[in-house]
Amino acid sequence: MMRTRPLKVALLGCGVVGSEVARIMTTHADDLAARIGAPVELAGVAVRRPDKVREGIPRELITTDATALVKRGDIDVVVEVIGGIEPARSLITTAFEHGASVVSANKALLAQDGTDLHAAAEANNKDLYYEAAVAGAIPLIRPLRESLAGDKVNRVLGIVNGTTNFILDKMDSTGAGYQEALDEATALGYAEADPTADVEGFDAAAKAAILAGIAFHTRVRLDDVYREGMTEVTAADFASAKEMGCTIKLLAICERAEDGQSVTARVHPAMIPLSHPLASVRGAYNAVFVESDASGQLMFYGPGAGGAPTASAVLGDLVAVCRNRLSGTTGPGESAYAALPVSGMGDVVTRYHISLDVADKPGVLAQVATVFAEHGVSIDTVRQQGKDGEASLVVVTHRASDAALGGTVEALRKLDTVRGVASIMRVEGE
Ligand SMILES: NC(=O)c1ccc[n+]([C@@H]2O[C@H](COP(=O)([O-])OP(=O)(O)OC[C@H]3O[C@@H](n4cnc5c(N)ncnc54)[C@H](O)[C@@H]3O)[C@@H](O)[C@H]2O)c1
Ligand SMILES: N[C@@H](CCO)C(=O)O
Ligand code: NA
Repeated sequence: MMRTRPLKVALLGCGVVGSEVARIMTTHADDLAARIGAPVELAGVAVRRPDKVREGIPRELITTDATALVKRGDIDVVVEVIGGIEPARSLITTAFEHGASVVSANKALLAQDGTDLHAAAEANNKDLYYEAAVAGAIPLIRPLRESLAGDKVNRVLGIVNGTTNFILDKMDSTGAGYQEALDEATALGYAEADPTADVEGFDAAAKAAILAGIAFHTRVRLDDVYREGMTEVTAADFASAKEMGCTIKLLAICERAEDGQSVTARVHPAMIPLSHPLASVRGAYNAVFVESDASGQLMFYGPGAGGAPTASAVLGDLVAVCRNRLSGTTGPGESAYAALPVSGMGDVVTRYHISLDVADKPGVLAQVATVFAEHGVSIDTVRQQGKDGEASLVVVTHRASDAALGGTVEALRKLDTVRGVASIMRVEGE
């Protein structure tokens, strides 16, 4: 039966995502009411620039005082789409204290303070939902938290940043320059307010921390995630990748160690074979593989960024939280009972593509091969191209630990015949 008293929603932030949330709440009002069992009403919209014309949002709902809005006491759900740490964190905590549940898209905040925010939600018997925080529209948080709650997840691997996938795709397929591609991603609403978060891998690392935490029932914070961005990826790297039948993607990889006693989480560019499904993820699309004991391999694919796709995930959470409110319950909170240690990058085992500039003279290849052997790193293939007494040597290794590879590269740099290490890239997905 439909309740006539509406559930009241406060929207914090009306930018790329917030404006789409407001639009869908208005245009789909009847369907939302029918699905929830009560109407949902936009009761206030906190913005920074009150004079901006915002189509479809009555002027009287606009305020610049977000704190007063979340303290009103009659708000059922606060939707936080401001981004950043403060004031978002204080506003969310205040919302719980004043009786509201919260839906957020803020991965930076959740990766840093998720545990405290979950504790605040629980202390006040409220919900904290954030499907939009990871991989935009793609349902990923809820499948991991609910659908796979009976399975044991061993690995989560994928592309979780739309902006960088858009840039890498453009660089690879059209030869576009880095800045030109970034400007386009920003104009399309994919990039963070400060796109450094995207291109330096912080955004993907925050998502990796959230995914690893949920997948492994362990607290994983942003600082636990190894991170390399994609700003150093060059046209030459794409050419090398092509020669190997690969392309380059910025990947997030969360893994349980083989003995099951620890986990790792990392973000870095990597070569992947063109035959791998992740190679054909184009534009701002995201795709994530989840490998579990009983389910085997699952793939989640879809738009990972942009106003409307992200708003879809926010609205899904809004409906779930409103239903919980009507039935006087809350959804699942943080699950960190496994408390596994999070290991550093040195323990990660993978393959490597190393490009060296060396002197083109007798014995150099043997010298280089000896260094690899001394560090226990087994070579899969070597390719050499010589020119005017100099040569470029490309070595692809079998699986080795990051620590062993690091030692190898350090020793290679000390060889007189090695002029420089042009690039080191991990090879994944084989
Ligand atoms: N854009 C995307 O594709 C996308 C996808 C997933 C998640 N997100 C997340 O959603 C959130 C919002 O992203 P966005 O792309 O809409 O950013 P945005 O910069 O377009 O919008 C944020 C809005 O919040 C406003 N704001 C800032 N401080 C405020 C304050 N104190 N009170 C009221 N308003 C304030 C800003 O003026 C801005 O209009 C971020 O956490 C982001 O990481 C974005
Ligand atoms: N800036 C983010 C938004 C989606 O989380 C991205 O490009 O993926
Ligand atoms: Na999502």
